[in-house]
Amino acid sequence: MHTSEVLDIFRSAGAVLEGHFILTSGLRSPVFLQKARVFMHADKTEALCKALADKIRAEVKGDIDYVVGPAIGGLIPAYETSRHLKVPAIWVEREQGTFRLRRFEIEKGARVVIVEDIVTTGLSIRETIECLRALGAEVVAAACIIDRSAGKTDVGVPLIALAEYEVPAYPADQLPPELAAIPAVKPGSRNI
Ligand SMILES: O=P(O)(O)OC[C@H]1O[C@H](OP(=O)(O)OP(=O)(O)O)[C@H](O)[C@@H]1O
Ligand SMILES: O=C(O)c1cc(=O)[nH]c(=O)[nH]1
Ligand SMILES: [Mg+2]
Repeated sequence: MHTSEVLDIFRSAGAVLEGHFILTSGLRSPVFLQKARVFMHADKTEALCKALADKIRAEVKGDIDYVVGPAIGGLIPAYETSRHLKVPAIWVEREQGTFRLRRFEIEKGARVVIVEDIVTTGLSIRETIECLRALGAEVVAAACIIDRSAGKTDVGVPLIALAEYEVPAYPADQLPPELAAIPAVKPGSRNI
């Protein structure tokens, strides 16, 4: 699936928002990809995740034991991608701010692929990797629907992105005047 098709799906769902957004990394952006508006549609989600599963299968050598989604955004794409890969999907969720595998056990040496919705700085994937490695799992790759860094982010394992779409993001003290003029909102769940 080409980047233009992925973006068409996001646009058709009204998921490409414009305004002033506080991202999970603390960076500010005039664009927010509200993935929940895509994931509310099973047909759109299936099309995206089937294509992502095909890409993962082509790029990951060897078995995959689990797909792991970082909650909340990664829950639905990890589940749907796992359905096409025919492996179980589990998730990490934040406990006092830190990702934990609260509801599952994982065998030492289990080979996992992390499936995220959106990547901006890669911070959430790096935190997920830290959690899984501490439990003895082997993170063989990470994957996402859209990489907003367009390949610039290094998460320490191969990152398989269905689409790369570079979107500007600024430190809070370096806002362009047109962004500073708009009140900021924070759509994501970190720190809620
Ligand atoms: O690459 P990063 O800089 O980490 O940004 C991307 C992350 O931000 C969003 O999660 P967020 O913490 O906003 O919460 P959500 O999963 O509930 O949307 C998104 O789901 C990714 O997990
Ligand atoms: O960086 C983020 O927090 C982020 C950006 C984006 O476009 N969509 C999203 O859900 N999170
Ligand atoms: Mg998230």
